[in-house]
Amino acid sequence: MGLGDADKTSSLMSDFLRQSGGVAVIDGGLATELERHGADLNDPLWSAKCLLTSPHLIRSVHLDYLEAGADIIITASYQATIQGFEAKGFSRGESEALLKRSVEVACEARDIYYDRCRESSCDHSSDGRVLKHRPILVAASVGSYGAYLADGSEYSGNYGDAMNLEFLKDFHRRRVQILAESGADLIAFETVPNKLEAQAFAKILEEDDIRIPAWFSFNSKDGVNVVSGDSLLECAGVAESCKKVVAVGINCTPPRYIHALILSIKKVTSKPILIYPNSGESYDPEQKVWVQNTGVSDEDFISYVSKWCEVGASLVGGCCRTTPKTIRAIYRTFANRPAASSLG
Ligand code: MET
Ligand SMILES: [Zn+2]
Repeated sequence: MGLGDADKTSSLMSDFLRQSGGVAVIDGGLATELERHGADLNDPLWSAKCLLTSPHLIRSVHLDYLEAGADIIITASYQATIQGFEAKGFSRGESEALLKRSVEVACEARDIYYDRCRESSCDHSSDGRVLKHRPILVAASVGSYGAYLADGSEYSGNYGDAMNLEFLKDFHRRRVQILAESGADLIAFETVPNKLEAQAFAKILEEDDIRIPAWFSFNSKDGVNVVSGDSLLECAGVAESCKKVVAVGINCTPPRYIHALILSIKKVTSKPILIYPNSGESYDPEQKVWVQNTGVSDEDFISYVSKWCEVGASLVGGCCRTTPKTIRAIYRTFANRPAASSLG
């Protein structure tokens, strides 16, 4: 007695949000957390390098985020591309298996987490871990073409004048198809830097019979437009007109810009709005390091969260340089909300 695929796809996020009490917690930075645990990600594959060297570490970081209260975990496929794996000498088949592995590792973490919830007698352990049985989504990350280039263009959105829609569609198509058939609940198109790439993602979703829904998440460095300078209203408009897109928002952007960006997105969409800012530190693409003095503390980050929800965000988490500590604090903010606590 199931709904058709299309119905299930379009209602996935609204059903999930209803079950989660109207708001849900997204996880925090994956790559930066892997690095904090000693992984060396100075590689064109970035966090996806751990799929080769240390999948157990990825699984354990996913678990840390679930135990911090995340309702959605995002896979380690942000910078995992078939082209990137092939450049390392892997065959096409091996590259596709590695992509699938990113989703499997996240699903394994969710299974282990559910076992821990079952074994636990209460929702919160004495050491503060959240062990509350609840719906958890696995979002398969797809980073931009600029993330594959690993030259900082995911923060400039500038792919040069010769770039076109067909190129981007061809670049991403197979990867999206593989991730969509890997057991993930949705695709997270993250850190989308320009309108052309948003259009390419929307076309792939529509033309290629992708059977799971997606979210589109843009990044901004001025609180007005997306990083390329393209209009956020137009970019969010592309997401709005694609039926398979079930949420739209902003990630990897300093917290101070988020309020205004939510207000803009709200003008063009009725879909749920998601927000997972970075810590506010800026990234130096040449040195490949984060410049610390520009960031905000976890306390400051959290002080924004209720305001973001008041103006329309319903999914909140963290991106680069945020940690399970940040996510635990977001979880607590939500737990204190009357609306969330009164739902069974
Ligand atoms: N999901 C990715 C991560 O946390 C997003 C990176 S944004 C540059 O590693
Ligand atoms: Zn980020």
